[in-house]
Amino acid sequence: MAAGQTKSLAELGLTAQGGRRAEITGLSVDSREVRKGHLFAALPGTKVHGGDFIQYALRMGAAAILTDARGARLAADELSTSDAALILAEDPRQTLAYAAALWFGAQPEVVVAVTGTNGKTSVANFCRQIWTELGFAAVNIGTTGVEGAHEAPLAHTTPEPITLHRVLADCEAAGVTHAAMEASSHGLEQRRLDGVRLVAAGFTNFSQDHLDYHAGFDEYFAAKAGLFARVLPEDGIAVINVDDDKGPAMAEIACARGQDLITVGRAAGSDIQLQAQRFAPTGQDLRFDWKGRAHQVSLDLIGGFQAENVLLAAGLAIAAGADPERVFETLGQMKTVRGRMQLAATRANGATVFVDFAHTPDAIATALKALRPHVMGRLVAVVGAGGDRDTAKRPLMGQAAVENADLVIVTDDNPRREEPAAIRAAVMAGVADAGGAELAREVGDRAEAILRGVDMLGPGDALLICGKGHETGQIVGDDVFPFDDSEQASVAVAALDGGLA
Ligand SMILES: CC(=O)N[C@H]1[C@@H](OP(=O)(O)OP(=O)(O)OC[C@H]2O[C@@H](n3ccc(=O)[nH]c3=O)[C@H](O)[C@@H]2O)O[C@H](CO)[C@@H](O)[C@@H]1O[C@H](C)C(=O)N[C@@H](C)C(=O)N[C@H](CCC(=O)O)C(=O)O
Ligand SMILES: Nc1ncnc2c1ncn2[C@@H]1O[C@H](COP(=O)(O)OP(=O)(O)OP(=O)(O)O)[C@@H](O)[C@H]1O
Ligand SMILES: N[C@H](CCC[C@H](N)C(=O)O)C(=O)O
Ligand SMILES: [Mg+2]
Repeated sequence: MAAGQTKSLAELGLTAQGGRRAEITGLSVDSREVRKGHLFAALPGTKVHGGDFIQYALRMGAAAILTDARGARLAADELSTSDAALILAEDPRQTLAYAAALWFGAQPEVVVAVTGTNGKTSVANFCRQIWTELGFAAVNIGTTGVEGAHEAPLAHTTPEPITLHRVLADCEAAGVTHAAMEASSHGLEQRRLDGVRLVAAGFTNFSQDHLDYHAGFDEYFAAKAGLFARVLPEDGIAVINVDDDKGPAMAEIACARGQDLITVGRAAGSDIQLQAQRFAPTGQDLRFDWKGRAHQVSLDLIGGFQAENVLLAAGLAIAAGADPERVFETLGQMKTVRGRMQLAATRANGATVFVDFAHTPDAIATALKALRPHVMGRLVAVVGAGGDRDTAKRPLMGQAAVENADLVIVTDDNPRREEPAAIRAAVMAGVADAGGAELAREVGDRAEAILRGVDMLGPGDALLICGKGHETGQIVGDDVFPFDDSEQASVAVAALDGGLA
């Protein structure tokens, strides 16, 4: 949509009360962003109802208001005396999503989405890598922004519809034909991607998360299931990890909609069936069947779960029309997602150093457990907890580290406005509670902690630096100092081994 253009309500698929017409100059969900001629979507929120801001939006020149019955009641007086068109919808977030799709118009020819508690960013990224290897102009859209044939930063994993459709239209204008996007549970619940034309959708797994937002487990599951129950059309293809406890339930929801299914997993009868996995120091070999035919691939990726992610991405690429055999040929080329079980450096003696974004007790345990089968010798962990964040997780992070690593170095990770020593003490307390005091030491300076960790590594050992992943700064007070775990790992190896990083 070029600047200065307008669209009628009918062109946006909207019908106003009393058949009122309006020429729309732009869309906004925040009254503070309303300009003359805008359609203001006054949405029910978690803190307030957007209806409270209709009066302000009208003063700013809004030509139309989209809201629900409650929003209209909140501004009944202002609306009755205004010339603006009023569009009433039962689900104004969904109506906004459809209108945003029509406002921006263009989307890449092939769009797939992936949901699940873990692995969304990884699967979307692998999907983009597969398409790129096959010669398509492709992007992934999510937590790490827009990456690939078109690049742009994003503030949210699944942006609200106006941003999302602007991004999809920009991608299309840049020649992108294939896009793989993350569908967060917030995004699904808030109908952010309801206007996206999906050809396929994937499900990774389901575990506890975001219960601060969703009312409970069932509601959290229902939000994720919305991808198949509502967003993916009936002629779309559902790609489901059936090894997860919730996989079969998700597959049933997809079948009930009449969607075709590609199942992925170790379970007998899966379309892509993982038969065997062998772990090496910096990767793994997989044997899997596609419709009963055996295939083998060597992945440069760490962690058993990465096999699930890669095979799910392969399933999505196949669902979106790629030739299965050509898709499988690309899998050996997959590069790790930045900061997620990323091989950062290798010592002269063969010992390896990995960087992972694990910054919760659960994530630290998962990451260390995933690394263990790749390591013949000792597993060393560098961990630290962030300042001005959940204090309850600190001892649990120390505990998770000492229970799953052989040696632990407790250091600083973005102390922000807190006293770094107090944060480290809380992590150390968890280490001691787990009975691992003699296995851990405290080194406040993160660069020194990494250097000491690398120095401990003998042949066959590995170090996992947890917490910062792709981050590029250490936040101390209000300052951000340049700091990159992966870079520091290389510096440490070079310092100790004489330039071999
Ligand atoms: C918790 C949550 O998801 N909130 C989203 C929600 O806002 P809300 O319901 O809290 O809004 P509210 O403050 O109650 O206000 C209600 C309405 O009044 C409007 N308003 C408010 C004030 C004002 O002066 N004028 C005005 O018009 C607001 O724009 C909103 O539309 O609706 C807004 C408009 O659609 C979203 O922008 C907002 O996302 C916020 C920015 C957010 O941070 N969301 C995060 C939690 C999120 O979505 N994260 C997921 C990933 C999670 C993960 O996997 O880790 C993501 O996809 O990024
Ligand atoms: N299939 C999986 N099963 C279990 N854990 C996984 C899986 N894939 C990734 N993880 C773990 O979850 C972490 C986050 O992975 P990723 O960024 O791909 O997930 P995400 O769903 O996009 O997460 P977020 O909601 O935080 O954006 C990884 O660092 C890894 O430790
Ligand atoms: N999105 C998370 C990331 C935390 C990463 C870790 N490095 C920390 O600072 O605690 C947060 O800001 O809480
Ligand atoms: Mg993500």
